[in-house]
Amino acid sequence: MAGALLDIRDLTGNRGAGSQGFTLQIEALTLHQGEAVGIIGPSGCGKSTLLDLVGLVLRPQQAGCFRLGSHDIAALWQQDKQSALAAVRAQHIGYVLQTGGLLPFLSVRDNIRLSCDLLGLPRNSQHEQQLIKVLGLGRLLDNKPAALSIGERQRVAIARALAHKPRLILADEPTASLDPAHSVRVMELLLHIARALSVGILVVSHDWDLLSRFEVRPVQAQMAESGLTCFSDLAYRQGGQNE
Ligand SMILES: Nc1ncnc2c1ncn2[C@@H]1O[C@H](COP(=O)(O)OP(=O)(O)OP(=O)(O)O)[C@@H](O)[C@H]1O
Repeated sequence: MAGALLDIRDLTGNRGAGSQGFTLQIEALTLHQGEAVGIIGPSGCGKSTLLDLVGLVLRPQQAGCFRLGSHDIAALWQQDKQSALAAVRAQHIGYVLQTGGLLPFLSVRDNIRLSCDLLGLPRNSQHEQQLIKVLGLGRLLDNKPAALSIGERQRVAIARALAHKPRLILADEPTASLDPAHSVRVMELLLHIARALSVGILVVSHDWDLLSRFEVRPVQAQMAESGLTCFSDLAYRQGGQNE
């Protein structure tokens, strides 16, 4: 699809093998810059597997189309170009995990700078300072994660995910460990900053009540009796709203 940040069609991925195996199909998934899509479905339906496929962690079994910006991801997997895939992952994707995923031995400041340091990007940029300000992290910069509340850790995780200016954020149940009031605040900050920076965001959540408070397009799991899960926003695309 012209101008899409992420364009996936007819992609399948497997987890495990044989009768214990799980197959996920993404019939269609499109995301534009600054757009938020919510991946919705019950426990075990394959939401994290979908993020692993989109995050270039899990090799697709097959892909009719898989593009991220100007990168033909389907071709990179087909040609087994692991270092090119790793470079796309490091540069263009940021992650926010359920429990923060911060490194316990690094300060908040160094956790935020992790991706930039790995990519050789400058420290203390205006962008970094802006994230620290918007997320209210100024007084916490010298602390280690263990000295933070869970909500503070999630705000640091958001800053870390966005610090290297990725084009795509993958957020896996980013508010699952927070109480309802903090969940709303953290989700609001995450979606607001992503939109302001024109970053596309895929948010996995079992909590549609929370996501539906925001401008998030839902993509729902369709589970077949065979055990196959399908995700598709084809109806949305056929409606022409994305053209
Ligand atoms: N490493 C693995 N090997 C084999 N099967 C796996 C593996 N990881 C997950 N699965 C299976 O794949 C299916 C999808 O799991 P996944 O974690 O993607 O679901 P989910 O929707 O994110 O679940 P939850 O909401 O509970 O986190 C499940 O049936 C799970 O048992």
